[in-house]
Amino acid sequence: CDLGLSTLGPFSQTGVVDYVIFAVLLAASMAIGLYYALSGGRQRTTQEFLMADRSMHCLPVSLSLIASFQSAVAIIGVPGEIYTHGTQYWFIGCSYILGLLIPAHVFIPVLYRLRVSSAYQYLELRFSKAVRICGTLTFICQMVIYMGVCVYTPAFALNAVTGFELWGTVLATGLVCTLYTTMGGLKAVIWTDVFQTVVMFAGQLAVIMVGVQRTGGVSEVWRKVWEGNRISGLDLNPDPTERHTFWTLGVGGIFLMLSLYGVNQAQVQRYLSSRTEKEAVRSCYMVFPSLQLALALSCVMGLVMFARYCGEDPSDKLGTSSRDAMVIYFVMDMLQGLPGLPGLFVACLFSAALSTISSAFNSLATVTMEDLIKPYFPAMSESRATLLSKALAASYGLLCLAMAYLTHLMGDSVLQVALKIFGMVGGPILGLFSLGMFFPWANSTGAVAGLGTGLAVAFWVGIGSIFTRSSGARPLPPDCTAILNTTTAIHTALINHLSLFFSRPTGLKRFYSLSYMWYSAFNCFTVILIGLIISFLTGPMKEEDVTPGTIYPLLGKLLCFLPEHLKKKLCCVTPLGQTVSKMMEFKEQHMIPCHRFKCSTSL
Ligand SMILES: CC(C)(CO)[C@@H](O)C(=O)NCCC(=O)O
Ligand code: NA
Repeated sequence: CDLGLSTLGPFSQTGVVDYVIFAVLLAASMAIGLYYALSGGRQRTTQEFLMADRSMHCLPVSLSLIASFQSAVAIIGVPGEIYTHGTQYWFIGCSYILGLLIPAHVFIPVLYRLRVSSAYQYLELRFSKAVRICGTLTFICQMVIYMGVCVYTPAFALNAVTGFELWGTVLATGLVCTLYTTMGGLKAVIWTDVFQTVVMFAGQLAVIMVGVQRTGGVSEVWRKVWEGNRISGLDLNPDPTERHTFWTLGVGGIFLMLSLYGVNQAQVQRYLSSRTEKEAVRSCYMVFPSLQLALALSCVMGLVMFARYCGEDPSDKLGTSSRDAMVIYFVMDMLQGLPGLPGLFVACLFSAALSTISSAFNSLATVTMEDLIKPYFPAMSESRATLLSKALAASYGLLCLAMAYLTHLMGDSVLQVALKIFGMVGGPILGLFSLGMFFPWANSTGAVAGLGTGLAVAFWVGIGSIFTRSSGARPLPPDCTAILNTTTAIHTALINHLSLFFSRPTGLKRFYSLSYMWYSAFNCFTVILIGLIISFLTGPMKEEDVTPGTIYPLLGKLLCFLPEHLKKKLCCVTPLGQTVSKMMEFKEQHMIPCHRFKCSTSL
């Protein structure tokens, strides 16, 4: 195998074409932002700025749905994972089936029919204002931390290989994104997502095609990855501390998907911007093939990369041990001498990042406005509210630059960091919504206590795992030794010190070694369990006090084969006993179309 590592920084050697392609991406995104700033309702109402006038079709919505959580982290992280550990990760594709069917048929109907603008409004309808605020604050934390990883990843990787100025790139990404998000609102965010998703697929496809050709064709790539032991079979090991098995990926992954596609504001906002409920459900279905394609492209890229380097480790020659930087190196190595293609890949990386960050900005502006500001300033004028939403989108943009710096200080693989954040903070939010939708007895005190406990346990395990690292990366033979990241002496000393503390109790060590793919499920169940216990201790909610339409009759739907009278006895979550006046009040306030989930009739 010829590693061909002599020429670093191929991007700088290629012509202007590459820079032009990259500039076109940024310019086109800005143009879309400008277009929606000047057309339609000119972003003068929060309905348009945050909800796209609830007029979207399913195709743009579905492409935008994939774009939200498919960032440069996945484009760089997944090939790195496949290169080091083989194709086991690919089994996460199994979780997409239930991970999208459940949002489409459980979460979308409930949230769409309530006609909320923020997913957290649901929490107030179901529980109380306090729960809504706790939910909103948790979501804000999740997205702000995640955004840091998203902005940082492409900038870091490019810098490691091509010498692109790191903080300059971070700043440019953040600023461009802030500008078009602030100008064009959700319409611009959705349509730039569409355009950027296409660029993302094109860039990945180009790398794979050129890579396969330069490595000697499909059969040669296959031979090398097969001999290199990179094709993993179905691993049915039930051990929950095993990092990647069918159970952690295929089952644990479902909960990860639910927390992202079921209750995350970024996605809920897209469902709600659809013209009809049917259109929203359809867009959720359409995510499935595209998400499988995205997964396949990034996994195949990892395999081609393996075939290219034959399991040898070019990291010492490269001067960095980071798997993530190596993926960029591989791409630039493949594409050098082909004018335009390195530029296309850089555009692909930034498309992926921009589409995620813009969704995050817009959803953060929405929840801050709808959940934290509007309820307390009901008299605020529409123009002032819109101006404030724009200021919010812009200030979250600046905050995310600060978070990028925090990510800089962490040393895990970026994919694992991102999925851990989803599990540690998104898992408890999923638990909170599940508690509300499926358990009519849960009350507000239980919900707050459940969320608090869920977050505390999540961070306990999450932080504990950093310092034990026993479940961590064991690379497959031939050895592509994963070397710990470049950390400063102080950083290392701190870790050593803390790991002594964390590794003392052997029982706990096993607990800390829980596979990060189980985080979402585990944290979701903690919230439900504690929520139910506290609810029963403090007096469970009575059926007639629950707002109509906030409960999904899960048990009733699952037991649809039972005879009617038994079903009534078992499942009846019929918020129909609701006093008429209270329901009218809700309907007036929130324009709930008179759809109620009634056990005996709707099943
Ligand atoms: C979240 C899934 C599993 C599905 O969308 C995938 O896109 C992924 O692995 N994303 C990693 C996080 C990121 O790309 O930012
Ligand atoms: Na994206």
